[in-house]
Amino acid sequence: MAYEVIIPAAGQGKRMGAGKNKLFLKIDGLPVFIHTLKVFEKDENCSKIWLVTSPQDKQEMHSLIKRNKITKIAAIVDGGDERQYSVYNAVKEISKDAIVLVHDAARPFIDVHQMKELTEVAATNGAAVLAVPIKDTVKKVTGDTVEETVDRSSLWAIQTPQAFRISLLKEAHEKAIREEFLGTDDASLVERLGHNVKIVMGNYDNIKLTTPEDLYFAEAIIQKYKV
Ligand SMILES: Nc1ccn([C@@H]2O[C@H](COP(=O)(O)OP(=O)(O)OP(=O)(O)O)[C@@H](O)[C@H]2O)c(=O)n1
Ligand SMILES: C[C@](O)(CO)[C@H](O)COP(=O)(O)O
Repeated sequence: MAYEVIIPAAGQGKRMGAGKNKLFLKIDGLPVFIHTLKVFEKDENCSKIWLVTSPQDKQEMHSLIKRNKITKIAAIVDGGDERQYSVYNAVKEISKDAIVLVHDAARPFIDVHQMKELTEVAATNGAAVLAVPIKDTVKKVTGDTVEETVDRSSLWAIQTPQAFRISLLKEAHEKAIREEFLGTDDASLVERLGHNVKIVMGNYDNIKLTTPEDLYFAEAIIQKYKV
């Protein structure tokens, strides 16, 4: 099923501590965000890529896109102070009724084969997210003291891509803005509409590069996918 994808890439990478946007760090010789873009460039079901960047990163990202022959970029959109606002700046640009994926540029190890089920579930249900069951025990903590251990049988680690009918995603973002709600993912905005969000099983390789340790994992994962 055809889809368009919004790639938020306008963060600063503060937790990575690299002194620059972590998306420019190289894995196996290529910048992180180029690895991510290449997945969608190769996917014949992806019709357009909407890349969201910060003003300071725009020119460098544009030249790297050209050098790596990424041709599906519909527009490079200005980011906002929060991930949610960055995504919305791209949502506003999408007019026709489409299935839209939102995928973090910081998650380069997305398996293209997972897009098919994700987009089909979103087309039927309106919203779907990739997720994996958590593996650790989770506890609620106040200060340095455990308050309670949470039953983990119903806890999932939510990933991206997250897939939506664009009309639903637009409605959800606009409600969040009106009510000054800030969520950490797009699905939480759709949930606030009272709309069900379906889970599609992801995989544990689909990590978000966030802190320095993630770079070690990334080097290992890239070896797994090298043909
Ligand atoms: N204002 C923002 C913040 C984040 N992002 C993007 O959203 C994705 C997930 O965000 P995160 O991993 O938190 O990236 P950063 O915000 O850069 O990281 P940090 O919080 O450590 O600064 C990343 O691809 C990031 O570039 C964005 O487009 N606009
Ligand atoms: C959207 C997300 O990747 C789902 O797990 C996550 O919420 C992004 O969080 P971040 O703090 O903006 O990286």
